[in-house]
Amino acid sequence: MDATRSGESGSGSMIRLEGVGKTYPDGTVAVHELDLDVARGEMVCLVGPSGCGKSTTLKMINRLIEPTAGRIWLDGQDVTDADPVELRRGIGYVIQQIGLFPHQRIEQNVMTVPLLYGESRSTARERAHELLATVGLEPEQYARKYPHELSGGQRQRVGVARALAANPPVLLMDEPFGAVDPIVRHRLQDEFRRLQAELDKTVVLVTHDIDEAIRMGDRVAVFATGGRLLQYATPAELLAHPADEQVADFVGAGGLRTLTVTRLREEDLEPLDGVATGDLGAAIDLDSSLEEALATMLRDDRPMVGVRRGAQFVGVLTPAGVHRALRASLR
Ligand SMILES: Nc1ncnc2c1ncn2[C@@H]1O[C@H](COP(=O)(O)OP(=O)(O)OP(=O)(O)O)[C@@H](O)[C@H]1O
Repeated sequence: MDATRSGESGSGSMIRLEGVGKTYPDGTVAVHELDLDVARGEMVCLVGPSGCGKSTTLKMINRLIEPTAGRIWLDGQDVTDADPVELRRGIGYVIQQIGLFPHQRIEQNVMTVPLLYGESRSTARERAHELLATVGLEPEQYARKYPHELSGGQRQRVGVARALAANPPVLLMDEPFGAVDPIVRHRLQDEFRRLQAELDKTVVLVTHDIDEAIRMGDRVAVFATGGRLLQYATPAELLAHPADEQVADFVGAGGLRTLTVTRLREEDLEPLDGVATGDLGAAIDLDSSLEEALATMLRDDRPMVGVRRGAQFVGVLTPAGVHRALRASLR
């Protein structure tokens, strides 16, 4: 690798796009002069209306599509210098139509990648079972099944397991939870978020669903038609300070979504003294979101909720506390 070039790419970035553009031969500008950096271990969501160039951007990172302008760096290396096949081995790729081989058992589908790497069948099988367990599919129950015997959500999990099989540092995901119903989708989002933190992957995820982007992303890139980047910020910044009207319209600024990104703070709580324990339902953790806090109050049909840090109660959250936390978050 050329040292000067890697120096230019910025040491904290795992992925960096500089002035990247894609104009298709028919003249369609899918992506326009895009600058974007993704830090190591970060999860970035690309979001925007249909046709705004999200998938094109993703596919330029693993060179399924060649950019017509600009440069893309992956871990300090200019990807246009890389052999595309080698490059893709270091990048997991999950798509909505996961394309499992229908006539192969689930374990075989996941084993394909380790086998490609020359692992023995027994090691590859062991690894496949490990990965299935990681994504919440009990190997004893699922490994020997065929794709058509699984639900849509379970097939998506297999897709994630397969993308993780080569243990790539980077995962690209294109509408990975798009094909499943809203409840399963929600659960997969939460589980994947946890998994990502645990496995320390750098993830770029494409979605047209702003709620998904806000729930999942450390940072969110909002695109407009014509592949223009409108704003690149944390979910909280995006909601509190949308860059312009277009972003505000798209994210529904200041609205209920703020509940998802606002974490409880100790100063929002009331002391526990004087509260009848009968008034409290299940307690929640101090790092819960306001959304979780309100959901617990509604579920338990109580006007307040106890909050704990570890095993220790630290106070009580009331609607006034929710209001305070929201105001602080939107400031
Ligand atoms: N091979 C191609 N030739 C010409 N135009 C193309 C080609 N592929 C995509 N486009 C156009 O480029 C633009 C961006 O497409 P892209 O698939 O990146 O959008 P997207 O934001 O991922 O959309 P969606 O959410 O609908 O998947 C669109 O206008 C699309 O019609």
